Amino acid sequence: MENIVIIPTYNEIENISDILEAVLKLPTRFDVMIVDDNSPDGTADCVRDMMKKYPDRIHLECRSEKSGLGTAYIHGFKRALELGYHYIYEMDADFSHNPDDLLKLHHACAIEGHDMSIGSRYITGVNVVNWPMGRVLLSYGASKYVSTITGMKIKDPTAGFKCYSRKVLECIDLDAVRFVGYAFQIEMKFLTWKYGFRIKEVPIIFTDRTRGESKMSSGIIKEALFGVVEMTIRSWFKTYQRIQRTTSKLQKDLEEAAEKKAS
Ligand SMILES: Nc1nc2c(ncn2[C@@H]2O[C@H](COP(=O)(O)OP(=O)(O)O[C@H]3O[C@H](CO)[C@@H](O)[C@H](O)[C@@H]3O)[C@@H](O)[C@H]2O)c(=O)[nH]1
Repeated sequence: MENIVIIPTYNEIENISDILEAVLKLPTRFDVMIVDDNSPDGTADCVRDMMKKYPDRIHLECRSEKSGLGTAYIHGFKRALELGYHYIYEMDADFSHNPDDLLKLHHACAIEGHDMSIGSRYITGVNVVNWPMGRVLLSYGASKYVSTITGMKIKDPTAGFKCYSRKVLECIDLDAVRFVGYAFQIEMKFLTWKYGFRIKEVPIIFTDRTRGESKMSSGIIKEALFGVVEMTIRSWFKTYQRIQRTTSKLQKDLEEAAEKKAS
């Protein structure tokens, strides 16, 4: 039970069987978990058919309604931890992430010993194919915005192609993760970085989907824009509270020591 790739799906009938085949045929074993939100196009039925062909390699989690990519991943992480997987991956269903790159993410964690690896589009320049210029600017601008506000030295903070070693997901309070869209991707990296885990970015080329539709919305952009500021302030506040607690404990200890000495 080493590797499992979690793929959230909503209306991915045109991609699902091909992406499953592409992952399952890799030279290293990667199992797959699909978290489907009751896609009206029958994505889950297609997964059930594929499960007959690969009975031990595919897991299907069905939720009753479309509830966002972030909560789909949280659902998948909890299930993958229960099942005992050691390396847990995030990947889109639409081939914007090349399944072959899973091997690079695996290498960075399982061989080099990093705790998280990120398939990064912005290590050198911008490695994005077929995105309209507006979307490239939005994504690249978002990366700069996030690193400025949070101080996190990650070149592609909104990336959705990653590997987590299980100890990272065991350490993070998954029930407290609040965001659902791009902000979810930023929040997970921010928490991993804050806990001091070792993170490596590996270069990938992101290719826009050719089949099916993106689920990006203005709500998701707004969530990321304001969410990053809120998340950073919350984290500062927590640090401030921790410092305050430590200082008052230290003061109390000193007072007690002084009293003891005096008596
Ligand atoms: N279960 C579920 N899956 C969803 C939902 N919304 C999207 N998905 C699935 O999540 C994957 C990505 O969705 P897209 O709509 O194609 O995402 P995108 O806008 O191209 O965003 C990608 O790039 C962003 C960075 O530029 C990433 O932040 C994001 O996570 C994703 O990888 C696809 O497999 C899609 O079916 C949802 O509400 N529920």
